[in-house]
Parts: sequence; structure tokens; C-alpha cells
Amino acid sequence: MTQPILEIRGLVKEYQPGKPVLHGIDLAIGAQGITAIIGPSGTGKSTLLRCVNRLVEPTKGSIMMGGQDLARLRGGALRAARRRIGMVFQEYNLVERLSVMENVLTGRLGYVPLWRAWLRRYPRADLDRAFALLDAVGLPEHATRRADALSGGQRQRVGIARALMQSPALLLADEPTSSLDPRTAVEVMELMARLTGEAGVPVIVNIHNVELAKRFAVRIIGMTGGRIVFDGPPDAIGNDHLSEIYGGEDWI
Ligand SMILES: Nc1ncnc2c1ncn2[C@@H]1O[C@H](COP(=O)(O)OP(=O)(O)OP(=O)(O)O)[C@@H](O)[C@H]1O
Repeated sequence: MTQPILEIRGLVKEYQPGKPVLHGIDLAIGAQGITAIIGPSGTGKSTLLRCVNRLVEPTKGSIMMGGQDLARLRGGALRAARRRIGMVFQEYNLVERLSVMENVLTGRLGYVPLWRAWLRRYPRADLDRAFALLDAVGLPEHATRRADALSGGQRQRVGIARALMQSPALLLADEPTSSLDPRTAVEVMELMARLTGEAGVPVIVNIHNVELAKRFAVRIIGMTGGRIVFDGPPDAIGNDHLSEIYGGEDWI
């Protein structure tokens, strides 16, 4: 791997003292491509992703990005680091009563002065970029519609545009397709793969659908019980690995 964008060492998370959900994760993420994390429900995938942008507080360990330990940052330094990490959520997390365009512009919130955001006076360059992103995700004619008028697939496209509006150095996606029908799920993954590929932004995605993981990721991480039990390219993952990750084999 060339210089990793992210280097996680000995990451432990305990929501309750003495009951670790992550048991000392070591993981380096390359500077490009999609890394998919698969594993059964409750195995700590969301916790791992959320430790990276500190929506969850790590208990122990380091998360190095750009020479800084994200696990130790506070205040302004943490906010600055978060600007560089985009996030796409399962339930989209759009502001329902705002327009599609305004939702995309919130991706710039960490950059524009608060008074401008309050007055909704974004710089011209930001407006142009938001329109370009809406175009790229196939929603240019929806710019002025309220977010709550969109379908799930359309909302997730807005979620992707908003995350890219941040010009992130890294994108985290937590089950981005789990609320979508199978066809829309493929379309959303295709879009995310293409746009992040063009922008050169590496992605870490938690995903339940193993086929989608294999189709779009360059690397698959298999987790079970808060530990990594598989780490390799999509074509290296076999039924024995799936059985180890998810348990049993009658379902394979
Ligand atoms: N805020 C919290 N407080 C206490 N326990 C939590 C909290 N968030 C998650 N957990 C627990 O931590 C464990 C890991 O949860 P996590 O959501 O990270 O798993 P996951 O692999 O992402 O699951 P899923 O695939 O269902 O989203 C679970 O046992 C869960 O109940």
C-alpha cells in the first residue's frame, strides 16, 4: 500500500466499562478505492466508522490521519479534521424541510462563516459547485424541491452530493444502501464509486450486502465479535471466510 490515508492502531471501544465492542482494531486504509466492511449485526462496524469521525469516543488506541491522532483531537482541531471526513448515512440524515440545494450546501457549513450560513448567503463558487454536484448525481431539476419530497434513492444521492461538497479527504458510508431496493442500491453504489473515483477520495463503507461489497470494493474487511477476521481483495473471499464472519454455513 502507498502511504495510507488512515492508520488505526489498537482501537478499543467500550460503551460499558470492561465490555469492549472493538477489541483492539489495527487497520490501515489506502489513499484510494472503496474498502468495504462486512460482518453480522452488532459486531461493531458502525462503532468503528464512528470512532473515526468521533461521533463515538474511542476508549483506547490511535487513529492517525494527516499526521494527527483523531482520537485525541478537541475543539477547533477536531472540527477542522471533521471537515475533511465526509459521511453518508443509512437514513440519509437530510434536513427534511430544506431544499435539496440547501442540503447540499450544508456540506460547506464547516467552511463558510456562520453568519453567511444563517443568512443562507453562500459564496458564488459554493453555489456553482453545489449545482455541479446535483448535476453529477442526476438531480439538477430537483434543486428547489424540499428534501422530504424525494424518494429514498434520490435522498441518498443528495447525501452523497452533500458529503462531496465538503471536499473530503476521506468518505465514510454507514450502510448507505440498506434502506434502498436492490436496483437503487446498485445505482447508488455505482454513483458513489464513480464520483469518489473521479475525485480521488477513498471510501470506507459498512455494508450488509456481500455481493455489493465484492462488486464495488477493492478490499474487504470481515469483522466478527469486534475483531477483524478477514482482510483481502473481493476475489479472495470464499465460503469458509463467510462462514467464519457470519457463523454457520447452511445459509451460504
Ligand atoms: N450508543 C451505544 N451505547 C451502548 N451500546 C452500544 C451503542 N452503540 C452500539 N452499541 C452496542 O455495540 C455493539 C456494536 O454495535 P454497532 O452498531 O457498532 O454494530 P454494527 O456491526 O454496526 O451492527 P449493524 O450491522 O446492525 O449496524 C452492539 O452490541 C450494540 O448494541
